[in-house]
Amino acid sequence: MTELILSLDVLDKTEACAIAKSCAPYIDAIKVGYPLVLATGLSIVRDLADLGLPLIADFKVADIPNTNRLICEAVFSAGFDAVIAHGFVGPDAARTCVEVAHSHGGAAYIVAEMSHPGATEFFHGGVAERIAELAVAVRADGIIAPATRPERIVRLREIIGKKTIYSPGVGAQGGDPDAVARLVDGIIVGRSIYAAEDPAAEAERLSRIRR
Ligand SMILES: O=C1C[C@H](C(=O)O)N([C@@H]2O[C@H](COP(=O)(O)O)[C@@H](O)[C@H]2O)C(=O)N1
Repeated sequence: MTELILSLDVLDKTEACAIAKSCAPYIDAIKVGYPLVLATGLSIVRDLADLGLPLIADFKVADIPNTNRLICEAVFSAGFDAVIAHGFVGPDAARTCVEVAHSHGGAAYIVAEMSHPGATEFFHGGVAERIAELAVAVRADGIIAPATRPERIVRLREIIGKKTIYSPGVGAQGGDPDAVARLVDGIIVGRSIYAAEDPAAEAERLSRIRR
């Protein structure tokens, strides 16, 4: 079954918790990134933990190995279950995120190709494929791949095999959940849910698309 991951890029703590609670019956995980954490602090993890859903820290970790280690230790100590890191920083730095995640019983996902238009500038020409190969080499749990380019998901799947693919870009960025759901292990959806008139109804509708 394709997971539905709510990207909770909401800046108000009360609103974020209310949306997460209302959507909880229909989603499989919550992705928390800099917008919410910078607005509320890491304590938001405790507020969301009550929902009993996996929490993914989308901090696009991309520093030297030691700094990556420090960041990921803080992520998992705060109560997150997974982290999203960049792979362009090289195998030593990316491997650090994976090792810390696994030492906490968590998961690490590597951004292989991003979903926005400008991503083609640097992720194409074999770069995303190299990052996907790196993700396999460092034993990451999976990759992030663009719902806006299903053909790229197909190509990256050839490299990572059965590892997890989580795919953002559905809805607001133009990605079609129907076209992508059968290619990936989870779709990441933000504005189409949290900015909807009725977020829970949109989450419920999207949850029925899953394969
Ligand atoms: O390539 C990527 C990487 C990154 C990610 O998921 O790691 N995201 C994130 O996924 C969410 C999509 O939100 P919305 O567009 O549904 O409102 C946002 O939090 C983005 O930062 C992408 O959108 N594309």
